[in-house]
Amino acid sequence: MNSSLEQAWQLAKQRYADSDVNVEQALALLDTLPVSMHCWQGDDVAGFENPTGTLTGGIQATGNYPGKATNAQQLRADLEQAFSLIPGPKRLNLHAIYLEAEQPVERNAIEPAHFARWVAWARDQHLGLDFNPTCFSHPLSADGFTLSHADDKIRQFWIEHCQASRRISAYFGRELGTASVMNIWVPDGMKDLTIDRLAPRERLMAALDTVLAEKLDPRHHIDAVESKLFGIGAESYTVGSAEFYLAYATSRGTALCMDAGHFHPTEVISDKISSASLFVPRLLLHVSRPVRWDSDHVVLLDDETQAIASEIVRQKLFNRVHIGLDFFDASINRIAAWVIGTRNMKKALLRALLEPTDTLRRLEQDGDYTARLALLEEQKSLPWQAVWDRYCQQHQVPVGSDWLSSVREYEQTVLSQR
Ligand SMILES: C[C@H](O)[C@H](O)[C@@H](O)C(=O)CO
Ligand SMILES: [Mn+2]
Repeated sequence: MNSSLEQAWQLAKQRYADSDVNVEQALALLDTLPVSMHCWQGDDVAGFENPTGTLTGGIQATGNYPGKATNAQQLRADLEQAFSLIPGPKRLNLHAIYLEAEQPVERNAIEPAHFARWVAWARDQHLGLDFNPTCFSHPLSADGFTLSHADDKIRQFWIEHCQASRRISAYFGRELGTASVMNIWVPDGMKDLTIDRLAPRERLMAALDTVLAEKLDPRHHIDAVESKLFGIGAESYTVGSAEFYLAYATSRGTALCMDAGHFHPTEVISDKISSASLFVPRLLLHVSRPVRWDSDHVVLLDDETQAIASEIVRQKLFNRVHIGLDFFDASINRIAAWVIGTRNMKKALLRALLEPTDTLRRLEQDGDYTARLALLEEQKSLPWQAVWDRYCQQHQVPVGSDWLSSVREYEQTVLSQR
């Protein structure tokens, strides 16, 4: 072992022990917290159903960095490359458009067989899979409505797509021995002043009830629903708003998905976790970084990422919060984007686990807010990085920025040939 890293680790261990923090316990706990990496960062949310089609639904991947994956083999190879640079447990979050089929398959006819290769690969990689129906980038979503569509036939099509998706999700869970979290996000909304804001919500509620009617084993499948504030082309009205889904998830007992980019710019999901956790059984987080809008920039180790991780740890929500990522930056190396964002999420979790939370809680209860603030600030400069480096070494992934040379080499040997 590199002796300077070893020395740094020993010193860090002692520094944290001085504040009653056991770094080994923190690392062991970090090893139980998987982060679900989203497949769609690898190809700008194109998928394999119609890879040259347009991305619709009010979301956008901007940039044209060369070398994006154009088929499932390439995407899996890119994912393997990214996974090899990220320490600790990971999952993969798939969208329905990432199916593999010889012939075109309508979305309401997708089956587990179309994802069999993903499952075989995931088993091989020791990964759990999560899933999403894809209710966008399709002719029947072109007018901005899917599950809340006023046309019964179109609405039924999307209901069937979501029903089929749930069976695929349950298949993932059954095959891989770990429940798949299936998140329903629909882009439904209106660009301009909307007179009837109620009817689409009534239809969405009824459609979701139909989708969820089939009982599936919770050991294999978990339903989640994701709210949003607005999308491009749906600036004035979003059917599946925050209030709609908080109430829906509460009343139906589904997981609630909160995306960091789906709220007003000064709202933060870190502050919503505790409230929501009182009413819904589970939370799914889409950790993302909105820059002025839901821009889906790569996750940083910034205050909000830290606050999200700290909430999970401080409230001990380990078994009730599913940590997913949701960003798609096409302006930089896509594998680097995955690595930066996922390592940052894990660094934030580690820093949260290294916090002397009991001490801070006691100070707060005693009304000693001066000491609370002083300690919080001081621990920002404790040697957490030495603990992170140790974690990377334990998992045989590069320490520090060494991972970048591996990405560069892959770029030269693989991505540049595409
Ligand atoms: C591709 C995802 O389903 C999508 O990003 C969704 O989760 C979302 O956040 C839409 O803004
Ligand atoms: Mn999202």
